[in-house]
Amino acid sequence: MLGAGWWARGRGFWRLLQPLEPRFGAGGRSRLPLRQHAAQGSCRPAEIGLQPRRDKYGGLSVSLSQLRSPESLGEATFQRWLQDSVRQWKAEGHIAVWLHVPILQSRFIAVAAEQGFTFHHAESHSATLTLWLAEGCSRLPIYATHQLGVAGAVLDVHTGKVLVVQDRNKTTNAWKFPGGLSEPGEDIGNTATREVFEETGIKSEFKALLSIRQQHRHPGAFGKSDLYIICRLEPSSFSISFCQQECLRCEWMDLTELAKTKEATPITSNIARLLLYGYREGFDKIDITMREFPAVYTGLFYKLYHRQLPEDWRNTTNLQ
Ligand SMILES: NC(=O)C1=CN([C@@H]2O[C@H](COP(=O)(O)OP(=O)(O)OC[C@H]3O[C@@H](n4cnc5c(N)ncnc54)[C@H](O)[C@@H]3O)[C@@H](O)[C@H]2O)C=CC1
Ligand SMILES: [Mg+2]
Repeated sequence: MLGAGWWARGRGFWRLLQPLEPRFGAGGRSRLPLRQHAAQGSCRPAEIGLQPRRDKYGGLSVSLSQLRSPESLGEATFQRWLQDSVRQWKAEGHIAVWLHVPILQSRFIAVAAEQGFTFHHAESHSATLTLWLAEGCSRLPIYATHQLGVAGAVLDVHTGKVLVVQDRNKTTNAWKFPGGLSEPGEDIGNTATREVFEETGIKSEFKALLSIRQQHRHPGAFGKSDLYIICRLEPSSFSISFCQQECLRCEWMDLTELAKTKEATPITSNIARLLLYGYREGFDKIDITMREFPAVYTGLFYKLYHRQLPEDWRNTTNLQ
């Protein structure tokens, strides 16, 4: 159960998400932002209908999606507003500005860039720019650094055969486990079973993680880092109907043969040997299992992956 301290912190956090009032409200006389008496020596920004929000780190967030009729706001007016506002925010001690720009208002990006803003990230319909206002180098966190790929090693324990594919759009044809890129908000095990089904038509159940590969400067990840996770899956259907667009071949291959063949990608050979060891000696020797727990964020859950603890782990660690 969460204590009172958490509640107080939670309320504080909620407060920070509200539009700025006292700080931007001329000592309480006005509820409108950007009407605060300007710091000495700086002129007051004109009102253009944007409500900056303060975050818990002392930064400000401004979203141009708040503009009621963006088409009637000229670049020159926006330029003056931004310049005056930045001067005021700096004088007030704010550490940074986050500027969210819908794609259709992209003409304001160049205006912001002229004042020192740089891209932080972009999604399909908006870009986020930042400007560091405090002393020294920016301490703002950078955006995503990795892409996540997940493959499924689907092993039929009754026959000792494992499901393998050859990708269609590759220069060399090598056997690999079916898999692909994780979708936003998707659990690792779900990516594995979804990709296996999409590429091969085989239904399967997630059992455990087997390995994680981290590869920097990955050409397939636009030069970013790539995390490639291979899961152990158990099949619940056996008749292959593979995706002709993505795969050239697909078959159930003897696991021992996959571990030996030179016609597999190096990581596939490595994992085939690991899987063969687990098949013979017990999967508990190789599995990284998953447990689900409630997160500190209300209503959310997270998945924790770790080696399985023995039944008597509480006794051996004196944690009753
Ligand atoms: N050594 C191995 O066994 C291999 C491991 N991987 C890993 O698998 C993960 C990605 O799996 P994939 O099967 O590649 O993903 P995926 O199954 O999600 O397929 C990606 C699709 O996007 C298409 N595609 C990629 N770049 C494209 C472009 N520039 N223009 C048009 N279409 C494009 C591909 O043809 C493919 O159909 C990564 O983590 C990667 O590191 C990928 C290939 C081999
Ligand atoms: Mg794939």
